[in-house]
Amino acid sequence: MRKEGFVLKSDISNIVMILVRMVRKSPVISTITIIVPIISGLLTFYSYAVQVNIINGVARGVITLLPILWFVVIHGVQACSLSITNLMKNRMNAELTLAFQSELIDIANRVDFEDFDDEEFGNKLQRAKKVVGEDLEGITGFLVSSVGIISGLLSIIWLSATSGYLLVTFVVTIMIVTTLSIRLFTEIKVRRTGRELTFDGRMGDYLANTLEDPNAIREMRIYNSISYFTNLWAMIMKKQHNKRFSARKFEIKTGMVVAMVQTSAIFIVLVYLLSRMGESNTVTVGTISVLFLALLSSGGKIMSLTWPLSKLYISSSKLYDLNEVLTYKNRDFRKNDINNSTDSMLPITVSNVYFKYAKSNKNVLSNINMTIKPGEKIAIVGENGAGKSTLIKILLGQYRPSSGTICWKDHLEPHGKVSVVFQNAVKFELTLRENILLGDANTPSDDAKILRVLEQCELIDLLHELGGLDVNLGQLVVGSRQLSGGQWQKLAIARALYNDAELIVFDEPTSAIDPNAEMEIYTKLLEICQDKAAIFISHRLGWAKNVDTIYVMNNGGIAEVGNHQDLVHHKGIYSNMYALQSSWYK
Ligand SMILES: Nc1ncnc2c1ncn2[C@@H]1O[C@H](COP(=O)(O)OP(=O)(O)OP(=O)(O)O)[C@@H](O)[C@H]1O
Repeated sequence: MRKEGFVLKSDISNIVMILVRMVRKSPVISTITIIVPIISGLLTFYSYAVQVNIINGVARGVITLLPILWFVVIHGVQACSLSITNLMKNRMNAELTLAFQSELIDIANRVDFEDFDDEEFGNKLQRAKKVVGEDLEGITGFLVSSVGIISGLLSIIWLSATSGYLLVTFVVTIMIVTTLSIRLFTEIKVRRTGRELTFDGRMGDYLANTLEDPNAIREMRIYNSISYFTNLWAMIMKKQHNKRFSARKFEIKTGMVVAMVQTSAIFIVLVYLLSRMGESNTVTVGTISVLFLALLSSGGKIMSLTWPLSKLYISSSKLYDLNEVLTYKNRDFRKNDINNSTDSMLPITVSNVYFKYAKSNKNVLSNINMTIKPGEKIAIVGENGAGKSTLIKILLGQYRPSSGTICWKDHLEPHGKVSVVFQNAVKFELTLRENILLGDANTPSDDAKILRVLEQCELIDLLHELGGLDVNLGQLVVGSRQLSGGQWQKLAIARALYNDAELIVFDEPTSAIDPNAEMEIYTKLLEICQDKAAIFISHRLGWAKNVDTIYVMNNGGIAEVGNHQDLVHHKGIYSNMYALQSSWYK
């Protein structure tokens, strides 16, 4: 985890790394977007040079058109380059956002599941997505403005160098660098007390959001706790306001120092050049007056540079997460050919498997031995936390055993066609058709098959009610139709059945379905899965009578194996659980 506080070097390296990535992703547009403002800024020098020429001419009483023409042309070019930069910046932002977002999606899809269990990775991914979605545009904007203004300031140093005196160049350079550094330092200090970076800031945002959340308001009204929250929020806001106020006071004080440095430097340069006037061709009325005006305008330029630079610097801490997540791309991810190949995966043989989650210090699975044969119907039962879902993840190759082996037929890598109905069915806010098709998204839509699985899952009435397969489900789009928890779950089962898998896993697939329909669905599922292997996980045992093999899990191990009859006679954990559940219905 990155320490709070700011390490200038690493913050700058974050910006540089992102800059390199930007140029790699969109080489032409990024280069144009950055080079054009630099050239435009440096053209300011030529604008100064022609102004010197014009003023010297006026002083001599000679007015020539050419320098005036040049002056107009340079201004025209600078105005055009501003428009080009804006256009290119928009294009670059659109391209970069798409490219970075696609890269993040790709990484999230390829990382090993162990990474998902790592809270730090999850948080980093969230923050990286937020940077790309919300902050990247601002960051590129700050970058482009900064390079433009910096090259404008370089033009002033360049102009001072034309006076031919090293001292003048030196004083001007020092003035620009010191005033910029002081202003930047102050601006960063003020921003650091800002909302986005402090605990109080985040807490204030959280409390303000909670006070607007209808669910939270509902609960707070019941407990009469709104004033507790409002007071807490007001206290934090006041504390933040005070902090910001004292930072602003500091800013005003340093502002005065900056003004003194600036004025002294301009005074020194002016007096020095006036004392040298006429000594050489380079120190003329034109040079002195243009340099004087340029130095006066440098204050404004520095002020306008501190804003994007300080924003860029503060944002660079956000770029850290993006850079970190993007490095995952170069990792060697584990191979998993589940639903990528049609080779048979059965039997699956599990031998002496132990498993421990990265963040836990004890084995969640211990000494697991089992075989899943083609066509076999298996039930895995056991109390909460016994390890049932973890065992399924291991069987699907989502996690690798800490020790022991799993063979998918004769391969050590997972492969073959599998369907899974997870405990919490995913609610895809797409059409009814797409919700089914996603079970086998890489083959063309087969309406007859869709209707068959809808029928098998008792969703035909819903189809008739909706009036077609192309109605959107959920509540995202106007005209879409929300489903009940049980209907979503049935849809997840229909999706699983749409895939012609040789193994179907049902992990508590009916928790939201009413008991009458549940029994019917289980009976139907056993019927539908006749020619497939199926693994059922459920806390309810009534239906387990009909499977071939029941595995009873306890504390991560397999405590009992057998069919219903065997286990009831065995008078162990299963028989107790069964007796207990049967007693509910007596
Ligand atoms: N990602 C994880 N990281 C660390 N521990 C985990 C993780 N997921 C689950 N566990 C722990 O592993 C153990 C087994 O969890 P698992 O989800 O496999 O149990 P289960 O038998 O499916 O439970 P339930 O019936 O409640 O769904 C539990 O103690 C759980 O807290």
